[in-house]
Amino acid sequence: MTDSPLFRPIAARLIRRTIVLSALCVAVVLALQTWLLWQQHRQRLVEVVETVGSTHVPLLGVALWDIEPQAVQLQVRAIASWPEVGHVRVRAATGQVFVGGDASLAGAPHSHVVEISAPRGGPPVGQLELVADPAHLRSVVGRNALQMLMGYGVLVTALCVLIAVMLRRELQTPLESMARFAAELTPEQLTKPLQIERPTRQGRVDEIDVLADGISKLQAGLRGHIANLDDLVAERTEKLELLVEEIHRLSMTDALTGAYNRRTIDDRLPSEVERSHRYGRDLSVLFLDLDHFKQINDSHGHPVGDVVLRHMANCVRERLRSGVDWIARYGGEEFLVVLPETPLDSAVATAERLRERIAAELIVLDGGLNLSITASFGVTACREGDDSSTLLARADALLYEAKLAGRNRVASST
Ligand SMILES: Nc1nc2c(ncn2[C@@H]2O[C@H](COP(=O)(O)OP(=O)(O)OP(=O)(O)O)[C@@H](O)[C@H]2O)c(=O)[nH]1
Repeated sequence: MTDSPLFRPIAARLIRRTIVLSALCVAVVLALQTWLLWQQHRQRLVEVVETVGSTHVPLLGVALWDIEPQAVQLQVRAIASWPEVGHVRVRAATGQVFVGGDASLAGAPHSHVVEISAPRGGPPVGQLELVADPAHLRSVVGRNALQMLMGYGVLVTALCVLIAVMLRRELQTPLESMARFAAELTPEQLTKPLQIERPTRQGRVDEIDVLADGISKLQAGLRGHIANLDDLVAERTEKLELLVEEIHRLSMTDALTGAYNRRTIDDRLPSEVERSHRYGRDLSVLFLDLDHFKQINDSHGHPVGDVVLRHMANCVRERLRSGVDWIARYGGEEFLVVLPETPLDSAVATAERLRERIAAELIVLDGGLNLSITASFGVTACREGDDSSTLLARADALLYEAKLAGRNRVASST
């Protein structure tokens, strides 16, 4: 058994991808902007530190010239109080050193050094070394980056929500309806209309409308096709039933005379005998055989013999009770007539009537030739203990008797 593949709606996937891509874009833009901000503020920090240094240098010059360590220290503290300044060191020409700010930044590689001149242009009285505060830089850049992150975050979140709502409304809901409809559609439900919830679009169509329209047309086409198929099947079935009926009729009928054939005798006679025994009903049979038929064949040819056989079968059939009696060709020029509900005397009377009729009717052949024929009959009735073979054997023996007695006659016995 194979697991069915995991179902992942397209719209949900698009929404997820939009969110991931937006987050990536925000991260890249934010990183770039933070880097630019870092460069800008670092440059600005250096400038601020230089400005601060040069502002305090004249005052430091006076304090060092007057050898007033407290005033120097005061200036150092004032310089160190600037947020941009990390560390301050003043080295007096006398060798005295004054420090302020973060001592861990002392000796940093990018320090800014300014010579401190004596008041009124005397020789240098010391050196001022300033180091920018990297923590200040980090905090300023960090604050700005955080603000940008929040701004972008709000913007991107709002955009993602809007896109998600639109994708859900425009894509996910109609596609889900169509997918559910297609999955649940069975041949019996072909008339079920496809209903999709969609916002009104004032006469404009898109791929989903085209698809839905295609499905509706396909349904209509299939319905028409199935209806045609039903008609076609009904028509073919009718033809087939007629053909089967015809085949059945042919399988039961003798092709030359139209009488039933030997096979039908084997099929029907046992049940006629059985019915006669079970319900105590009369049943008679008569065997008839054309007299001197060989002579007709020999004198006029087989085709004429065939005409005579057909003539005789028709002559007998026309005089039987329709739907009750039946005639079958037993073989050659010998026929069996079955007379249900008929006692022997009535069967003998029927046989006599038939014999007279056959003998009386002239067969008109092509070329003006007229033929008269006679037939001999063996008639018997079904009696207790009979089956179809004993009944036929008795009728056949009686027919033989009729032939022996001179032909064109009826021999009978119970
Ligand atoms: N034309 C034609 N002849 C057939 C057919 N079936 C059998 N026959 C012929 O029927 C003839 C039967 O001859 P016989 O058995 O001697 O019988 P008969 O000449 O009628 O003589 P009796 O029955 O003794 O009066 C044969 O010549 C067969 O060839 C058939 O379908 N068509």
